[in-house]
Amino acid sequence: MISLEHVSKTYEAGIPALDDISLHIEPGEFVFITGASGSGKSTLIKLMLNELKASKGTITVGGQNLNKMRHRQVPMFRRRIGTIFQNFRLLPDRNVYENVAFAMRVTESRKRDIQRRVPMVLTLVGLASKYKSLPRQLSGGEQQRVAIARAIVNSPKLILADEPTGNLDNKNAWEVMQLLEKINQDGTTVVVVTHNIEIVKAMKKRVITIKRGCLVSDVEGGTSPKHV
Ligand SMILES: Nc1ncnc2c1ncn2[C@@H]1O[C@H](COP(=O)(O)OP(=O)(O)OP(=O)(O)O)[C@@H](O)[C@H]1O
Repeated sequence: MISLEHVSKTYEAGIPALDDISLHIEPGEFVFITGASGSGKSTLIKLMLNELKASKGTITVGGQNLNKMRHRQVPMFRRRIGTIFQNFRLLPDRNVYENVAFAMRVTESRKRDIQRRVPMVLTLVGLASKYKSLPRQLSGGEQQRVAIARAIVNSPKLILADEPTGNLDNKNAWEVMQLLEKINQDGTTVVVVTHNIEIVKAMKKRVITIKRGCLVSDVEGGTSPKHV
């Protein structure tokens, strides 16, 4: 699903934010990427989304070589990935239903499909009864669940989440993780960047650790080292 071969990223004339990273994520995996602040986690996610170009190396996502992707192919590529961010990024003046439906409208889904699919995903995230609420009328945990509904509504094969629990208390953080685990069990590849070591340990998934731009460990299910 995702493959990085000797990838480095240097922002203008600085030390590399990422230095010679090679990693492979198979379809259907659930992977945490963790590391201290400034270690390069967000840079890694941005490279995978083709928001940034690698300074060196090759990145392949869903069979597409990002180095070779043309500018006009990028929006379509991004729409096929579900993204979740720390600050939810919902449309403030649209209600819950509209926030999720919007993601289907931009992919030119048929009205009938939108009307069928949006209530389905809102039910999955436990927000069917709040479909008319505006984001500001929801708790942080609920807003993040709307963002998750929006991320999965087009049935992506890959979800990239950058600190999805960063603004949430412990209870809501767990709810979000359990939803992501369920989405993964239904077959979607899930990559989660997080600081939250407690959650990482408890989930017992593969954990990739970045330190000062280098991949320092890659551990399967919280046990035996892999790839490194
Ligand atoms: N746009 C930029 N221009 C220059 N340097 C940058 C830029 N973005 C990030 N960096 C630098 O690259 C390094 C990695 O940053 P990155 O945001 O990827 O880290 P992170 O692990 O996601 O941190 P955090 O957990 O605090 O979000 C840091 O040294 C940061 O200062």
